[in-house]
Amino acid sequence: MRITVIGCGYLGAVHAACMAELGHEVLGIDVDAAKIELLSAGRAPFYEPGLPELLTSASATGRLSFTTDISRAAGYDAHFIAVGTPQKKGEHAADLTYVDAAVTSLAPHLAPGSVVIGKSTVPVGTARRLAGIIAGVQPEAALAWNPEFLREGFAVQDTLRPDRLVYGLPDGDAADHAKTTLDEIYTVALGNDTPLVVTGYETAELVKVSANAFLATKISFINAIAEIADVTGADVTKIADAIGYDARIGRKFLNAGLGFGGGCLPKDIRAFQARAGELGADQALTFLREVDQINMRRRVRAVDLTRELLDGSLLGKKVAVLGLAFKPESDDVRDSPSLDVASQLRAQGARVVAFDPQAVENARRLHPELDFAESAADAARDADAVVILTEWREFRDLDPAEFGQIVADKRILDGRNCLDPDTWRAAGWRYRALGRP
Ligand SMILES: NC(=O)c1ccc[n+]([C@@H]2O[C@H](COP(=O)([O-])OP(=O)(O)OC[C@H]3O[C@@H](n4cnc5c(N)ncnc54)[C@H](O)[C@@H]3O)[C@@H](O)[C@H]2O)c1
Ligand SMILES: O=c1ccn([C@@H]2O[C@H](COP(=O)(O)OP(=O)(O)O[C@H]3O[C@H](CO)[C@@H](O)[C@H](O)[C@H]3O)[C@@H](O)[C@H]2O)c(=O)[nH]1
Repeated sequence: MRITVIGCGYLGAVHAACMAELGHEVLGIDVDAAKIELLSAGRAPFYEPGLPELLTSASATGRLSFTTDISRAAGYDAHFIAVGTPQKKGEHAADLTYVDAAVTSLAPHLAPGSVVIGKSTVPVGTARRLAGIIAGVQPEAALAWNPEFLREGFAVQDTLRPDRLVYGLPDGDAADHAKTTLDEIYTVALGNDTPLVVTGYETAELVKVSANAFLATKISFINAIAEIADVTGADVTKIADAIGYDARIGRKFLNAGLGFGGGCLPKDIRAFQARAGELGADQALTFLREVDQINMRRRVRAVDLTRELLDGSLLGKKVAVLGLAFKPESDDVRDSPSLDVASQLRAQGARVVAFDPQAVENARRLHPELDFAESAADAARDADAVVILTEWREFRDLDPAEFGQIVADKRILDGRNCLDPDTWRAAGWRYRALGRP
């Protein structure tokens, strides 16, 4: 199948490379010339494990190319829309400018019988509206909505081995053609054992935002319990383990700490509430406001705990921040709780020196006022306190005895409950965590 992927960011670049890996002929299209230049040279414009290898192998087969020229989409069979849908400035709603621009610029180049496949996360009702735009220009092209569930850091494996596929199909005769096209893209290559949910546009759009709302709620649930653990001397990690053994609950996504961030969960739960409001159903999702507030309180708590750890004052204290990305195995700092805490610590008078294995450049662009180090040891040299904000493996593996030689004072805040408190305390560290005694 000949496929274009419009929007080559964290989602689209991986999708394009994986589709080429599955044997399709793929053209990636983006308005960002610098990104396209890198991708054309077989280089990943961001950190994603496995992507560089795929780009190299796909480029060698000649099945994967990139362009900024949307007119080159003419003649392709299927077009994935993978552009951004960020939060609107000063509002909770999603900004659909990029999706609208992508579809509008693509429409004149659509061949009869081609299928446009939405992947971006959009408010319910968007697909039906976009189908109208396409029908007005090329009535013989169809639109399907095929939401994406990949996680950054595991994006390649999640794309090549998805938990499930969701096809949101158009009404009427176009549905069969759209389904056949999606089947040719996925099931022929992936096999038939991937669970498939075939449905209409609205259900498909809602599957995506419901999944993210559920994940965000699960994290905020355990973080709310962490607040209670903090005032009772209980240990939230043991609570999570114990309730997680119940198969109906499950241990995944019960890691209490600094809370969720990134380019998806925060903006998606906000956009979902905004859309519910527009639909006159705002009461249905008021709990998501609470989920958001619990989440944002974690950042304040982390700053407060660091201050406590430093005997009540951050002023002039050197704080080594370990971790800036919103999660490990990513360089993404969009709505990163870690970067937010780092900048709040500095704003409150601490001398922050931060390190992250992959996210320093992105963090520097957003917060040039912070000082950055070349390694964890560099950041920690003569520090009055160390705060771990993103649980990269290299931080989890730190040797407390060795690390204790570098710092001025052995005080550590484990913002992700990723260290063994007993080992660190035994090595003479004053250890604090969120939701742990
Ligand atoms: N990042 C993820 O893990 C992930 C997972 C599932 C779904 N999503 C959803 O996928 C969408 C994209 O997210 P992302 O993280 O890849 O964003 P991103 O910002 O990394 O990438 C978006 C890309 O679209 C490009 N773009 C903007 N307007 C364009 C246009 N008119 N034509 C061509 N390209 C255009 C941008 O230059 C950018 O490279 C969002 O809706 C997001 O919610 C993301
Ligand atoms: O127990 C947990 C699990 C995660 N997090 C945090 O939650 C955020 C999101 O993590 P994760 O979901 O792994 O990352 P994303 O790559 O943002 O993926 C989410 O958002 C994507 C974009 O919509 C979806 O495709 C994925 O299915 C969905 O998991 C990160 O800040 C994590 O640190 C926790 O605090 N505790």
